Amino acid sequence: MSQPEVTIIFNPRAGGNKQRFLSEILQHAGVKVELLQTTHPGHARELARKVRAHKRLFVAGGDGSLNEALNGLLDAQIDGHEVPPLGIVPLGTANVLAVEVGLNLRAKAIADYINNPGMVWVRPGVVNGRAFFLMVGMGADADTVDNVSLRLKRLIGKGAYVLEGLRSIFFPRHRDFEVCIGRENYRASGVIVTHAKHYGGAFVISDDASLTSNQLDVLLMPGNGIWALARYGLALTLNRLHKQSDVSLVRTERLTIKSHCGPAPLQIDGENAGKLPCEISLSPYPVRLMVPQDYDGLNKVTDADLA
Ligand SMILES: Nc1ncnc2c1ncn2[C@@H]1O[C@H](COP(=O)(O)OP(=O)(O)OP(=O)(O)O)[C@@H](O)[C@H]1O
Repeated sequence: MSQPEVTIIFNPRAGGNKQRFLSEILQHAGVKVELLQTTHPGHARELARKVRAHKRLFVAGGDGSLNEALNGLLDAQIDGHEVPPLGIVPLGTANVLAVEVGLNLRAKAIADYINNPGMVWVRPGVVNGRAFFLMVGMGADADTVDNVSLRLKRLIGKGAYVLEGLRSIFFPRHRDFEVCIGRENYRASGVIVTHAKHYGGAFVISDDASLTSNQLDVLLMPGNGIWALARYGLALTLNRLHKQSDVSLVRTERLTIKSHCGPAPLQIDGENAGKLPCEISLSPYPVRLMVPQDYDGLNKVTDADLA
């Protein structure tokens, strides 16, 4: 009997358990699938590491599970293995990567994508040894992720981030970061280092960032205090954060950041990821990301790549 060519790593805790939605998608797709269910945090990384290159690997979960699987694929490459392309079955709370690549979130559309994906090469970002697809943040957004209540997230989904975000604005912590890019040094109270055009799924934070670019866009926000943070928050919702006169945008492949205000948290793709200082760069190990056929990115995977 032939082995399934599609492997799905399923996080039953993502988005408050969407097993029924996953079944609906698989019914539409009509494809034979090897389903691997995670049993604990970090499991998606262990599972992804073992999936071999001839398969197509999808992660049925949110951005946290995708991040774990991405790190599993990089572990495998470091061990000298070829890795499968990675795709998204968006079952999470925010599904920021799915929105970034323009994946339609209806079951039938996801099934079509599973059966017939496009592919692009992505060099993931790496921060302190951990890979990421989308972005790293520090300042009010990392404080928000650090403090958001898991229980509230299960209860009201994305709204939990909005509430905690408002708390970070109206009860701001003093933040002072030193960002070193090449020979330049910058000071900022908030920094977003992004490979993605969108923030939180909906909002544009860079016109030129792209998952397939060989550079990261660095947004530097110098203002501290309620009024500056409220202005940045409002500008974000109007897709104008990167256009604020005091916000700088620098493109680079490598940077370091340290804190001058004590231990400050980092967020990676919306998950808490330890504290500063950090070194951020692009990974030398590219991965193939499965995207909708009409995804408008550079670096499409060609037949020559697969030969
Ligand atoms: N079986 C499990 N039990 C408990 N936690 C798990 C299990 N499997 C994975 N996890 C953890 O669940 C966390 C949240 O998963 P994920 O990010 O995929 O969903 P989400 O938070 O709902 O979505 P999003 O990140 O898109 O908002 C991850 O950090 C992962 O480590």
